[in-house]
Amino acid sequence: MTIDAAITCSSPRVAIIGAGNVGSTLAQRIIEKNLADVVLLDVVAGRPQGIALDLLEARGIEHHDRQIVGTLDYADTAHANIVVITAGLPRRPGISRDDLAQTNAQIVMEATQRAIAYSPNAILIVVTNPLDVMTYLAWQVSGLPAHRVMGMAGVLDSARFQTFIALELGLSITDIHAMVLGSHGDLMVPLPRYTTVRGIPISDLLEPAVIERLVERTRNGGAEIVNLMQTGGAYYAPAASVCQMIEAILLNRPRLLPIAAYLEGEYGLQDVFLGVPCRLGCHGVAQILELDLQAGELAALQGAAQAVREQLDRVQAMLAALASTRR
Ligand SMILES: NC(=O)C1=CN([C@@H]2O[C@H](COP(=O)(O)OP(=O)(O)OC[C@H]3O[C@@H](n4cnc5c(N)ncnc54)[C@H](O)[C@@H]3O)[C@@H](O)[C@H]2O)C=CC1
Ligand SMILES: O=C([O-])CC(=O)C(=O)O
Repeated sequence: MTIDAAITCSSPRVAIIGAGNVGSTLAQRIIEKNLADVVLLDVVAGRPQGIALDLLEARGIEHHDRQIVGTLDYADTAHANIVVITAGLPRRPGISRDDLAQTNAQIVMEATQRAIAYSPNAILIVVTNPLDVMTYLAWQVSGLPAHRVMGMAGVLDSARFQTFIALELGLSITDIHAMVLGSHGDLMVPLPRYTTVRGIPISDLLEPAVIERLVERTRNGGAEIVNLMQTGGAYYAPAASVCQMIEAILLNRPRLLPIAAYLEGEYGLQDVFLGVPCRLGCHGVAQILELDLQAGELAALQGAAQAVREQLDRVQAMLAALASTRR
C-alpha cells in the first residue's frame, strides 16, 4: 500500500510574537521537546529568520521532527493553536515592570490583534510586562473568551520559590511544591501555607524569619537577575514556565498551575487578570480554584488586584489620550 505523499499531516502550531530572549528560548524548548511546530515573528528584519534557521540546523543533532519558521509577516502565523506574546521591552536596572506599561501596551495590543486575526481559535498566553495589565489589554483587543486568554507569571514565581527552598534545605527540587499568587511584581503573594516538602508544610521545616527571607527573594527574583545582567531580564526560567503551560494545553495534560486568569467574582474580585490557581487543559483555563485563604492572604490578593486595576486605568487613560491626539 502507498499513501499519497500530497496528503499532509498537520502538527500543532505555536506562534511566538517577539523573537527576543524569551521568545527564541521558548521556540527552542518547544521544538526540541517535539511539542509543536513554531512560527517566530518579530519586527527586526532577519532576526526571526536567522534564529529559525539556526534552530532548524540543530535538528541534525537533536533529532526532532518539528518545523520552525521565522517571519515578519503575520499571515505566516495563521492557524496557530497557541499564540504567545513576548513582544515588547524588557526592563533594565532601576526600571520597574510598571515603567514599561506605556510602550508595551501599544506593542502588545497591536501584536495580539494581528496574530488573533489569523488564528481566531487559538489560546493566547501573554508574557510581556507588566504582565497582569498586558494580559487584560490583550484579552480586550483579542475578542477571545476569557478562558482562552492567560498570563504567565505564577509558574515562574512558584518555580523560583521552590528553587530557593530546595537550596535552603539541601533537598532535591523534586520534593518541593510552592504556590505563588497575586500580581507579577512587588505585590505577588507567595503562600507558605500552601508550600510543602513532600506534603510537609515548610513552616515545620524552616524558621519564620528564613521563610520571610525566601519570600522576599522570590518577590525580587526578576530584579535580582536584571541587576546581574544589566541589559535585560531572565529568559531561561520564563521560557520553561511558558513551555509547561503549553504542554498542559497541547498534550491535554490537565495541570493545577498558578496563572494570571480573568476573575469574575472569585476571591471577591471582578474584571481583573490576576495570578490564581487554575486547572489548565486543552481548552484553556477550565476552572479557577478558590482556596480557603486566611484574612491576611486574602487582603494581600485583593491589594494586588487593586494595584493592577489602578495601573490598568492609568494605561487606558493614556491610550485614550494618545488616540484623541491622533484624531
Ligand atoms: N511574565 C513574566 O514572568 C516575564 C516577562 N518578561 C517580559 O517579556 C518581554 C520580553 O522579554 P525579552 O524576550 O527578554 O526581551 P527582548 O528584548 O529580548 O525581546 C523582545 C522582542 O520583542 C520584539 N518586538 C518589539 N516590538 C515588537 C512588535 N511590535 N512586534 C513584534 N515583536 C516586537 C523585539 O524586536 C525583541 O526581539 C519583556 O516585556 C519582559 O519584561 C520576561 C521574563 C518573564
Ligand atoms: O523582572 C523582569 O523584568 C522579567 C520578569 O518579569 C521576571 O524575570 O520575573
